Amino acid sequence: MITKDTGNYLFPEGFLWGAATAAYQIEGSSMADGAGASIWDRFSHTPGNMRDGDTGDVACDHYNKWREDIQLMKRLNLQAYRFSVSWSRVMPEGRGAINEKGLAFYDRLVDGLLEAGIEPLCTLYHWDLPAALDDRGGWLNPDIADWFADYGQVLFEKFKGRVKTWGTINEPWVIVDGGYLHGALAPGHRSAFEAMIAGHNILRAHGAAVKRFRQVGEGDIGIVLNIEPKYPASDRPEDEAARRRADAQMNRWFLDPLMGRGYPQELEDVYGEAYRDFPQADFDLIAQPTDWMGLNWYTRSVPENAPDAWPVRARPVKQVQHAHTETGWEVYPPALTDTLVWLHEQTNGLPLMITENGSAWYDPPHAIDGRVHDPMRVEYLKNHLKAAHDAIGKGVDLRGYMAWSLLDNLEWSLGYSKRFGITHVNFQTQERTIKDSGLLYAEVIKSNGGVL
Ligand SMILES: N#[N+]C[C@@H]1[C@@H](O)[C@H](O)[C@@H](O)[C@@H]2O[C@H]12
Repeated sequence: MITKDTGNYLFPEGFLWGAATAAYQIEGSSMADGAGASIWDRFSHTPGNMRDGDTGDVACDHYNKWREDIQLMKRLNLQAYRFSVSWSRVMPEGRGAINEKGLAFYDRLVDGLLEAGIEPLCTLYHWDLPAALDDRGGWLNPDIADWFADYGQVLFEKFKGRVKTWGTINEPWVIVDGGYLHGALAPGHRSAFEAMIAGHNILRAHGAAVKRFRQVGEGDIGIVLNIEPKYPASDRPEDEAARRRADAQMNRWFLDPLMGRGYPQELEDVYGEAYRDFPQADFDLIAQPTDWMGLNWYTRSVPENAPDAWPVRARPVKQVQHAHTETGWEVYPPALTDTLVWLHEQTNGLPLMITENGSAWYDPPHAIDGRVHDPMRVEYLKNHLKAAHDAIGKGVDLRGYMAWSLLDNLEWSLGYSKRFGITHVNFQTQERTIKDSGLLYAEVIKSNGGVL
């Protein structure tokens, strides 16, 4: 792909360019070498939960192909790679005994990345809770804060001096909204009462891990939040009230306590009798100072008042004037700029990293030239990188961008039906093919944005 270096979108010196994945979505072999089951092994093997009956049993076979995938990262000019560790691969019961073979997989991966000149960014938890802990209540059991800190300590100590940037938990809101409120994700519960408790324990676990990191770890630690900015469907007061509820339930439910502000007041309006308050000591633990914050960003939404839409009483209005991805998400890059400026203000200027941004499109079969032409993903990538650059111009301390995703992978309960990768994966042969979007991204990295 020939692109001209315009220089109009040069990013700051040292801006970190990478790509992201998650253990259950790419590794496969989830029960190999002494690993314990996770809630996603159970959920994906429960009939009716997964599109086309897909599971993560093989996925991208990254557990066996990790060397090849590091070579792929080098061809993409990646400077960093954001991956997650499978808790039950390292601690089969989630607590107590360590599975040395499971830990050794990540040890080889980290060393391979460092040898390739690629910085490893490690996420402790990306949704795959050990099934043995779920049997003890999982995120509903307050003891999980200590279990999580103990697990974190194993990794902090093992990778001290090699992994310098740590993320505790990926997208608390999705874990709770999908896994405990609406049941679309593991462990598949549907209870507002449980959602409040699970969300609170996730935040407590984050705080406990940060405290433990300060005792035994080295480097920087933060959390990764999904933020979807809400724009009211009209200037009617009821639509603004709906926007506030939707913003509180998705964007501020976790951000506000992390920043020491407690739960947003609208949460009690959303959850009613299921809303719970908690001891101040919990909120002190949750608001442990962190070094950075990850932003997973895909789209915005435009809610209107909808009294029948439980529990938020708000429903997005489709913005038909803009393109939508295969996951039904509006393409609206200016909202990324708005979000980055808002998050910069909300976190009092904490260093930010876009830890995920990408799009799912139908990818045509390989062209006669062997290439995978994905023009929509190319456009999405270009325009969202420009939006991120605009935010830096507005004073946001944005440190890096991790494309979601390095590989086409298991899109959770949507199975393999949605392809987010800048690299195509043939799930029958496991052949990787860098898409046009990946070729562009390699040039963006090489020119530090100059080709945009
Ligand atoms: N859906 N979608 C794509 C992507 C998902 O694959 C990631 O695992 C999550 O962190 C986040 O939801 C975003």
